[in-house]
Amino acid sequence: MSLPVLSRPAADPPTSALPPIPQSRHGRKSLPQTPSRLKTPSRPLAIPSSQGVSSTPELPTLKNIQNGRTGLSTVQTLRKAVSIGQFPQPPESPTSATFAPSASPRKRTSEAGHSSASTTPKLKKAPRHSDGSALYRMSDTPSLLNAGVSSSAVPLVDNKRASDGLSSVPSPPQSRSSSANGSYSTNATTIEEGDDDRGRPKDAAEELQSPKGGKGKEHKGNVIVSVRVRPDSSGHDQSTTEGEWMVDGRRSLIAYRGKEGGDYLYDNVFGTYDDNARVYDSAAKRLVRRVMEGYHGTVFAYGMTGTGKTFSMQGTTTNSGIIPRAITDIFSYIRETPQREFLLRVSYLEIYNEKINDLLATPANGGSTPQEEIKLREDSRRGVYASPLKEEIVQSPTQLLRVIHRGDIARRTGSTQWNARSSRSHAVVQIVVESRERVASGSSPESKRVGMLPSGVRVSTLSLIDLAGSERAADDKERQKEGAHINKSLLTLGTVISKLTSKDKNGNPIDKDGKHLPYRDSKLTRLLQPALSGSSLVSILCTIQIGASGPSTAATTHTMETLNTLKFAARAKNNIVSHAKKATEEVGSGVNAGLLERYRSEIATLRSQLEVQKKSADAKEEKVEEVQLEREAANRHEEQMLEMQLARTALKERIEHLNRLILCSKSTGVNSGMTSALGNHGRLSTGTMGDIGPTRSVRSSASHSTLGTLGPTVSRHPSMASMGATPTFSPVVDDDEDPGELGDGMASLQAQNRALQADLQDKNRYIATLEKRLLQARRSSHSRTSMGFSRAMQDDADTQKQLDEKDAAIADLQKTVAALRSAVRQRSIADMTPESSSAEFKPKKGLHIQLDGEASEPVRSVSLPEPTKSSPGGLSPLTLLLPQKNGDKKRRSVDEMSKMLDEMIQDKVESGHLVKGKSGSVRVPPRSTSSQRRHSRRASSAHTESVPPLNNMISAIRERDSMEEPVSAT
Ligand SMILES: Nc1ncnc2c1ncn2[C@@H]1O[C@H](COP(=O)(O)OP(=O)(O)OP(=O)(O)O)[C@@H](O)[C@H]1O
Repeated sequence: MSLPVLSRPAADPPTSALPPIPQSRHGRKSLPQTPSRLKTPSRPLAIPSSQGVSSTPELPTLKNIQNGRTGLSTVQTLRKAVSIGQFPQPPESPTSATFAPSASPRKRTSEAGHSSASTTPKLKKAPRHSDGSALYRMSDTPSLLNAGVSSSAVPLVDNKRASDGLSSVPSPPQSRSSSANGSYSTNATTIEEGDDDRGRPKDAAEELQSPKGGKGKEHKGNVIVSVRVRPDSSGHDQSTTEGEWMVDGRRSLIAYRGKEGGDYLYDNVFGTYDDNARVYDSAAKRLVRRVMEGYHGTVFAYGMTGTGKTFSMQGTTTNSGIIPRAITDIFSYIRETPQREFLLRVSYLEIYNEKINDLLATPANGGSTPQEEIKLREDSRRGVYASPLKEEIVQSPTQLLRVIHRGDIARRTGSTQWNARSSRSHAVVQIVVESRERVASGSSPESKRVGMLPSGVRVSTLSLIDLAGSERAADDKERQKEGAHINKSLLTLGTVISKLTSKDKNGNPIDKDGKHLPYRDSKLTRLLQPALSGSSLVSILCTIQIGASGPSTAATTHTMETLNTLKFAARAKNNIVSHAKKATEEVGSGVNAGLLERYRSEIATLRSQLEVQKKSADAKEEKVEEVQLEREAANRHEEQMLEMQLARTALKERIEHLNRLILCSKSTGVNSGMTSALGNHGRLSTGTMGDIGPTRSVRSSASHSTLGTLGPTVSRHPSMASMGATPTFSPVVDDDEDPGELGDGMASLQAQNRALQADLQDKNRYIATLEKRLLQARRSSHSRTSMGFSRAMQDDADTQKQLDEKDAAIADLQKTVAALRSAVRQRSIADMTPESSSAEFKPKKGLHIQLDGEASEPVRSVSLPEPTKSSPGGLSPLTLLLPQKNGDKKRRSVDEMSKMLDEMIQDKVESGHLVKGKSGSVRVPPRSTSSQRRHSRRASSAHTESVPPLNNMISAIRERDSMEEPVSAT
């Protein structure tokens, strides 16, 4: 089947130049039979604004043409009228007709039996605009794609059209008949002869006016067919060239004045001056918007090789094509639609030699990892789709462009005779748009959750297809093979489109034999099936190049190809009926649900899991925290305990040490010895202790609080111990101390010991407290570093103060210990030289024992009573501290001494000479007045009578010792 051969005047030789188009419609009848060249304006002419917005600047204006600038002949007009009749018949649609049937060139042609002459008069009857032009309307129904605006309203002046906005280019020399029969064998758009016999194709305009065509107003606007004319490679401005071609962008008209020529009306015709922006705005922008609203949309570029399909779809860096502009608009729409949420995924495949390749699955490094075979499947909801196909979710225009660019790189291209970078495959970019209404979300978490609650998910698909170009047989074998596949698939596409008009009783498209359409004959048609069968909005951009150069045969072939493309476009416009509907919103997360829903439900599941995990994590954390706190507290407690323990141990050791020292003076041995002595001699009985003479000042290391005020100090000469010399006891009585205090009521050493112990305990506690505070202060100062330096400094100062106090207290204790130790040593020395010691010991007001190395230190003194006559030997208790020759004896003596001292201190306390502190410490009562002192002295002297003087005690001990051990010195 091929397109009918145009009836041409016999006088018009196929190879001759076309006759000029007549100036007026009236002149058609008298068309000169001699070929003439179309006159075109030498440059683009301004189009009056009243002529419509879609005017192309470079195109000549009606006015200019009316003024006779183009000088179209009636022959040209006739050609146009005849050629319109060559178009495929559209489905009859009463609703789409706005054009008077009588004015239809097709009808004229039909009525005239394809007689060009007979059609001419009828053209006169065409309704006209105020300017006298006839109006062909592609569709006056509201178009989804064109937002209610008629897809194309082209004023058509039968006798003026050729001169209105005429763009004419010369026909290739020796242009021959463009009969389909004469078409190139692999011409994809060639249709079989006979089509026209059964239902001669109508031209696009006529189809739209047909009472039966178009299948209803609401559908015709869903298919947009545009033709783009690419400038010739020389950059020659074809619009200014005279020739057989006329391109009228404003009227969306292309007219060919050559053989089988005619006028071709489309929704858009883009001239050589139209850039990609204009192409996109007119051909795809609205479709893209509709896709975002929930319709399926398909845009594809069809045309001969090298005519600018890829240029239109992809564009260049400076002149972005349909794909990048669509991407920009998709994201603009998302931005402008805050009430919905979207999910975009993109896939990119090519059909190369009838095999589907996933362009996104191709490794970036160009490696040839074998791909799983991709098959086309069909689903009632998804339609026909390729599987398995990699889909990438994209979130930004840049990301989407990058993905597509990756696919572009992977796409097969090759150099051919016609295109240095020819696409060797059909490339299909599919952008799946999932969207869902968002419930207005408030600020509360609850309302936010509600905001995420799903309404239905709508899934729509935008397919952007750059077909491979139809081409003649290439020299290269591989190119030949590719070309054969390309042409075959394009032929199938043309065939399917040409057969779309026939339907069975159920409304399913069938071919002339009642068979279903051969979608399965090629992968391309199978993939395009949903779009072609009407479930999608369709925009077809056909690219042509009308200025062919080269040898005449090539030019002729080129013209034929161009005509075939124009016919394909016309058939597509006429035959494709889209009844695209907005995709329904699917609720639920079943197989049919889009990724958005699946992701949403997954998110919800994960979120609930997260919440559960968070709760358990919180609980765990709390537990851990609790445990940690407990552990910390335990640790702290342990630390404190340990510190306290250590401090206690240290202090206990000190106490013990002190006790030991003190016990030396009241050791069992000493005491027992003394007891025996006292028992033997009866001189150291309690009654006789009062004989201990006047108060001695004993330098002691007792604490300040307990003994600090004790008057007389006992000191030992520093060099004494080292020299081994007999210690010189030089009783020193403090000037401000009453010498008779101890003599009056001396506390027993035991009491003093107890007081000392109590005092030590006090200090122990005090030190523990201080250490504790210090620890706390350190901890808090560490944790409060951020709370202010000054406060920390203050705390530190307090702590420091406390530490200083503690240190002082410790120092006191140390001194006490040292003093006692010295006393012990002193006793040892005294024991070594008892005679001298006793001889030198001259009790005065007080006894001062100079301790080795401690002479210069401030000392505390203990007032001891003066030895009295009643005390045998006049020994002071210190004498008792002197070491014995025999160890046991010494110990005994010390014990006894200690015991005696305790008793003495106790007595002192009882008599009021020493005061017991709350904590058990002993100290000298506050200084009394002289009268009080006198009174006190009297009282104490009275008391001393009942207390055995220390001297007596010591003498008794010594006597005992001498009795027990005669060798020892008395
Ligand atoms: N409208 C135009 N304006 C300027 N240059 C164009 C235009 N159309 C196409 N070209 C140029 O023509 C050449 C071929 O175009 P393109 O590759 O797009 O053709 P094609 O139809 O995709 O060919 P094929 O089918 O072989 O892939 C490119 O160099 C391109 O830049």
